[in-house]
Amino acid sequence: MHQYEKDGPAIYRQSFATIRAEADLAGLPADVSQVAVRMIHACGMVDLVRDLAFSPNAVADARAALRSGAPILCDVAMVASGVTRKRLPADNDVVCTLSDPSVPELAAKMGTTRSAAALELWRDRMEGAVVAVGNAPTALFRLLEMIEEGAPRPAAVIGVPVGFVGAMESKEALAEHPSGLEHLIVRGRRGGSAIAAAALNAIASEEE
Ligand SMILES: C/C1=C2N=C(/C=C3N=C(/C(C)=C4\N[C@@](C)([C@@H]5N=C1[C@](C)(CCC(=O)O)[C@H]5CC(=O)O)[C@@](C)(CC(=O)O)[C@@H]4CCC(=O)O)[C@@](C)(CC(=O)O)[C@@H]\3CCC(=O)O)C(C)(C)[C@@H]/2CCC(=O)O
Repeated sequence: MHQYEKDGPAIYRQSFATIRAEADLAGLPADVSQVAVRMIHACGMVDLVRDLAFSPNAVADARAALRSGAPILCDVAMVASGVTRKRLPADNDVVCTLSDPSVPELAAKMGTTRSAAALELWRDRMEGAVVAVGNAPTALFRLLEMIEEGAPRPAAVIGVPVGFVGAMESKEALAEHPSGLEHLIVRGRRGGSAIAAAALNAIASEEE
């Protein structure tokens, strides 16, 4: 017989205690620290803290937006699926437009990826929304281009696309964007849909 923990809440308690013991959270504001713990929980890398970067009101503004009923706009279905609906404070809509039938043709017309083209279908929901990009660097770049073109401004952007082509650059572009969008990023190659969903889940509810 294998000996292993089978009590879900006990597994969570032990995980969060391990993260708090091993991750260097000391330099983070309390609200960001609570979100960082969940992001680390999603990927198992306590040194993720080193690469976290955020604007001062990112977590507070995202939380306030969710409480006032703002939608959550996700780049891919994996991010949208990871959002725990029962944590959402206002039964918020979780939107991913990537599988809309119009997107492949739109992408071909625009000469870009489907992930980026799918943002065209966000336009009427962008004002005050919480954006979560966990996979596609091109979606994050396109979001910044849309803001530059005058699209409505989201309340905050969780920008954690993962990978080797454009991931690091798109996150740096968000952090340095002249529009001053509230943001939370993981610098470099690391990121991913699970980390994006975990950050959202932490923002949605202050409980661990
Ligand atoms: C270049 C792309 C990358 N995808 C990565 C990692 C993962 N993607 C998965 C899956 C299932 C999906 N990825 C797509 C978004 C697809 N991935 C791309 C694109 C070609 C371009 C995006 C970009 O560069 O910005 C993109 C297709 C597009 O035209 O936009 C996906 C739509 C492909 C598809 O199934 O049709 C799909 C999204 C599914 C969803 O809606 O949830 C993986 C699970 C890969 C796998 O199947 O093994 C994985 C998930 C990672 C995660 O945590 O989200 C990278 C590494 C991000 C890579 C971009 C950067 C690079 O360096 O290559």
